[in-house]
Amino acid sequence: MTIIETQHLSKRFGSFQAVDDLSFSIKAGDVYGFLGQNGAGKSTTMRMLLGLIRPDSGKIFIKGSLYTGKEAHLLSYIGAIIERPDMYGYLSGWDNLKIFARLSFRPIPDSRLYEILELVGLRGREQDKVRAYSQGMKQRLGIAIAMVHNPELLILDEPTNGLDPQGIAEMRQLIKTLSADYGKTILVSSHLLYEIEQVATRMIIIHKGKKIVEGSVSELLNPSETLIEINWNNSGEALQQLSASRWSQAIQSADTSRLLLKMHPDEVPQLNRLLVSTGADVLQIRSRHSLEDYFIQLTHDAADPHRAL
Ligand SMILES: Nc1ncnc2c1ncn2[C@@H]1O[C@H](COP(=O)(O)OP(=O)(O)OP(=O)(O)O)[C@@H](O)[C@H]1O
Repeated sequence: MTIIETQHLSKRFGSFQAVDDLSFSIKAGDVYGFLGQNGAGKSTTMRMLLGLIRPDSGKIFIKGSLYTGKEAHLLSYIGAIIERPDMYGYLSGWDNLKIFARLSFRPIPDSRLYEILELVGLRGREQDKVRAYSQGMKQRLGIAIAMVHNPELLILDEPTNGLDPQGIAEMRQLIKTLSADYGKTILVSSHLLYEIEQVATRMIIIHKGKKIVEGSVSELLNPSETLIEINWNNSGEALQQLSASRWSQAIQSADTSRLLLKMHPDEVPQLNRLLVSTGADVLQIRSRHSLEDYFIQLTHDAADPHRAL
């Protein structure tokens, strides 16, 4: 079942096109990664899904019903944290949660709030003032607040931004738990491919408001599309032998100091044995996915306005 679908969504701020003809759909059970560099249009899209800003054109469907920004009942399917979650620092985590529970569409028993605190790892810390919370704790309280009305879909805008490594690991784990154990559908944004790669089942890359690619993470990050970069010293003999081997088709570029191949990473040990047997000195072998390369290229091109995309 499709939870959210957008059709040709567009939004302009003055003459600036922030979101451009964006169509995608999020199905129940997806952890849907929204990847794009800063300014790509991720937050703007999320804000439109939540009725916080109006699209200039295009349609949004929530569970099959057209959402124009007025159908408040459709928003009860969604919980969200967009940018920094709003909360009262001088109140405790518990009091914050109670305030949002009261604003909810239905009465929420305290037992449910304790359950949510347990889930986000804040049980026992709920009486502390929020201003004494770490950034990671604040983010997790934000998720607790987004969860009070038991939504089917959670929208999390860059939830790992500003967190330390431990906070990032905890947030990733929480997203996985919410999906696997609580059946939540999740839309999560990031500007880092490896963040999305670790939690998402499907993903979309957007750039300058437009969709670049979309698909299942396992298909998009297919291992046979891995780029293997080898730094080596080779006299010419090794390259000749490599060109005559079964890896000849995999070679993307080669010179006396650097070799780039597109191949499955499982084959690297065999390739390395061949290179060593030809007398080449292998100094370093690194792998990265071609999608990562592509994404870095997009970011790089955008950083340099004189380069055309
Ligand atoms: N209310 C607004 N008025 C004018 N421009 C805006 C407004 N909101 C967003 N923008 C611009 O639209 C572009 C897209 O912003 P958006 O916040 O959607 O990007 P993002 O992909 O979420 O990136 P970030 O991670 O930096 O928030 C940015 O260039 C931003 O400056």
